[in-house]
Amino acid sequence: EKIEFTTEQQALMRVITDAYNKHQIPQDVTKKLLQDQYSTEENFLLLTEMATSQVQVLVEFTKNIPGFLSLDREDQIALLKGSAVEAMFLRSAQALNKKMPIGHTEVLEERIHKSGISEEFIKPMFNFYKSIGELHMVLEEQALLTTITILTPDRPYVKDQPAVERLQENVLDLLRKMCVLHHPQEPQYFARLLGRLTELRTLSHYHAEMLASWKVNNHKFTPLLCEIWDVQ
Ligand SMILES: CC(C)c1onc(-c2c(Cl)cccc2Cl)c1COc1ccc(-c2ccc3[nH]c(C(=O)O)cc3c2)cc1
Repeated sequence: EKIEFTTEQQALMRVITDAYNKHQIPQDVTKKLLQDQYSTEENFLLLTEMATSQVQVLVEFTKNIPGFLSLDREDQIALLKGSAVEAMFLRSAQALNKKMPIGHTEVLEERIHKSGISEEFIKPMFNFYKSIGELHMVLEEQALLTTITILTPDRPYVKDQPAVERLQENVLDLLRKMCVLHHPQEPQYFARLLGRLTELRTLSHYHAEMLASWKVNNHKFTPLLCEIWDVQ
C-alpha cells in the first residue's frame, strides 16, 4: 500500500540517520585493525580499543535521539548501560557485513576469533552476524534498530519506563513503515528485524559470561568499559 510519512516522522528519520552517519569509530582507530600482530593479547587489546571507541561514539549518537536528553538523567545512564553491548553487537555486525575499508572485515573477524573468547560464545556470535547479514538492512533500518535497542524501557534500574516507551513507540512505527517501503516483497521483514532484538538479549547475557571467562590472562578493560559494564 502507499506509505505515508508524517512531517514528524520525516524529521525523526533525518535526525537519527544523520546522527548514525556522523558518529562512527574514527578511521585512525579502525585502521589499527590492519596492523600485523595477531597474538591473542594483541587481538584482545585492539578489540578493547574498538569497544572503547564504539562506546564513546554510542554516547554521542544517543544524545542525538530526539527526546533522550529530556529523560530523567539516571534513566539516560540506565538505558546506555543496558544497551551498550547490544548496540555494539549491531554495529560490529554491520561492520562485518558491509564492504568496510579494504580488508577490515576479514581482520576484524579474525581478531574476534582469536581474542580469547570461549568457543561456546563464538558460535552464537557469528550466527548472529550471519543472520544480520542475510537481512540486507538499509542504513536507515540499521540506525532505527540501534535506536530501538537503546530505547528499551525494561532495562534494569529504569524508573520512568512509560517515558521511554513513548519514545520507542515512535521509532518502532517509523521502522515498520521503512520496512514496508524498502522490502515491499517481504511483509514479515519488520517482524524478522524485531526477532533480532530478542537474539541480541541472549547475546548480551552471553557477554556477561564472556567478560568473566576471558582467557587472556589478567585481561584489563579501559575505565570507560569498566564503568559501562560494571566490571573490576
Ligand atoms: C572489550 C573488547 C575485548 C570486547 O568485549 N566484548 C566485545 C564485543 C564483541 Cl567481541 C562482539 C560484539 C560486541 C562486543 Cl561488546 C569486544 C569488542 O567489541 C567491539 C569490537 C569491534 C567493534 C567495531 C565496530 C564498528 C567497526 N567499524 C569498523 C570499520 O573498519 O569500519 C571496525 C569496527 C569495529 C565494536 C566493538
